[in-house]
Amino acid sequence: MPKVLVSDPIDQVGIDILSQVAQVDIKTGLPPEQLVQIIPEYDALMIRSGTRVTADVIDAGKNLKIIGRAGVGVDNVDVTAATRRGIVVVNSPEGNTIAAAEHTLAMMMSLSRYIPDANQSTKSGKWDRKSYTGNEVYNKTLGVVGLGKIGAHVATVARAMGMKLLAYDPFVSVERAEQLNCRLVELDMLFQESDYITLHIPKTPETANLINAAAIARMKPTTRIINCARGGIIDEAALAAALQEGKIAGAALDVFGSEPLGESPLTALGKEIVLTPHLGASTEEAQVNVAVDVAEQIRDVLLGLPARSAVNIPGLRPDLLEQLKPYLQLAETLGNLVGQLAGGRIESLNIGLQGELATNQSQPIVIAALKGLLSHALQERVNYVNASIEAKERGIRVIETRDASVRDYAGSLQLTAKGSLGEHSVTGALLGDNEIRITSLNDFPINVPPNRHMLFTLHRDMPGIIGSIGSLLGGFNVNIASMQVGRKIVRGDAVMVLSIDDPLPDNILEEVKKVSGIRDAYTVTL
Ligand SMILES: NC(=O)c1ccc[n+]([C@@H]2O[C@H](COP(=O)([O-])OP(=O)(O)OC[C@H]3O[C@@H](n4cnc5c(N)ncnc54)[C@H](O)[C@@H]3O)[C@@H](O)[C@H]2O)c1
Ligand SMILES: O=C(O)CC[C@@H](O)C(=O)O
Repeated sequence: MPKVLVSDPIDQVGIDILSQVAQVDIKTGLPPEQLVQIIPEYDALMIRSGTRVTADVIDAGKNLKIIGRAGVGVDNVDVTAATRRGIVVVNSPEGNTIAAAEHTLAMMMSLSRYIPDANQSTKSGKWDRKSYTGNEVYNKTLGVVGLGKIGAHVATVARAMGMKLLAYDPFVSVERAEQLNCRLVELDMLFQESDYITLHIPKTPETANLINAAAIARMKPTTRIINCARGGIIDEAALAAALQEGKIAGAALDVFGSEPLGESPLTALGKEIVLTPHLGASTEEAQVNVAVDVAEQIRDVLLGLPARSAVNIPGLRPDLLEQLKPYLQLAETLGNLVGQLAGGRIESLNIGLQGELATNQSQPIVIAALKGLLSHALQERVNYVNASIEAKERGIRVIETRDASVRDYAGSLQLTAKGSLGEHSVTGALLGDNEIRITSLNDFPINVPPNRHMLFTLHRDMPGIIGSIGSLLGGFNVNIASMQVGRKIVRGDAVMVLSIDDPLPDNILEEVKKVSGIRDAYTVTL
């Protein structure tokens, strides 16, 4: 039974799902050195934001197949190291959207009406009404930085509260922004015109310290900033100084450059700042959502099924993946075949997408072909996660060509591998029942299903050659399941494809190559 380590607090419903297929160990609050020590025994790791999955943890996780982040941000996981090792990293992109958006709105209102401080004051026995005169958000301008899932929900609710909306998101269309009643503007204008600025972007090299002293200098003295996205997007020292000097009116932060927050100039500030300990996703509903979402994906991957929200596998909706699955199988089979035919060091792989395949999203097909190409050499060490990286590291140039006019089959795929030992090309297609057919070899037409063990020859089309090969193999007790010849002209060059029941030993292959008329021969195990 596979073993799953749950190293952060996860809702029980997730543990129950994992327990259907695995032994689940819950060990939270582990120091990094202890995690490195115990990780080798686990097939999967499930975390929230508390566990840092460093390259050391990933290297030590010899059996790890999947890391599941019960939440959105995967910045506590070294995704590059995981990808290199072929470990799938999954998250829950939508499970806590509403929770994080509602926390943002709560922060905005708390800040505007000084609720946290007024609450504390009242609880201490005071009746201070003068110190807590706030502001309305109605008719004020909210600048949304990042109009993704959370940003969009915040914008929708803020609009219903009568706010005017500006948005900055270079990856969102004007139409989408208009749908949300947001005016897309440049960041500088958003800084200058907003009464409230809310951040809903990931932390990336581009967004680190996006809100710094220079950005704050562009804002109005009445501006209030809310960050329920990621720590490190705001320069906390610059923010504390700006608040102290009254350059802006307030800030509400749920996330920090370093968590837990510890000592910080922010904690010494008064009612102009509201701080929460990364509570954006902390609702019962969100915790159930993310636990179910991620536990189901871990369960599926442990059962050999695809994950629906892998962050390091090209994004494909599950329904599209289901649709493309037979073609992925075709690409993998042809990649494996052409890799073995080419042998040696592969320099380039040309992927020809024909017919309906030419109009499809090609990235998954390319990855499947590369996985197949490398699988003979790397066996199970290559998978959908790391196939592209492995190919790149081996200097394999990938060229894609498309020809929608080829209509022999609904869709067909031609792979041409060029390497140190020469160039080979195979084409394949799917029959009506999604059965794979190899439809050409080095441009010679054939029509054979792939078989576990196969023998391919390049030869001269002449009388007796089929008989000679048949007798030779029979003499060595090799059982032939099927045989087919492909040629373009009579008595010209030709190919022969034999499906055989067992792998062909090298000494017999050498005998095949000696048969009169045979130019070359190759064995393949698929
Ligand atoms: N506080 C919490 O507990 C909590 C909970 C959930 C999510 N989050 C964080 O909230 C953030 C947003 O999450 P989401 O689910 O809305 O993500 P999302 O991917 O749906 O949206 C992110 C948006 O940011 C935009 N973006 C990326 N780079 C940008 C840039 N340089 N400038 C402007 N826009 C940029 C993208 O185009 C996208 O529209 C993430 O950082 C996530 O980790 C925090
Ligand atoms: O696990 C949490 O509570 C935080 C989650 C949040 O930061 C996220 O990115 O989804």
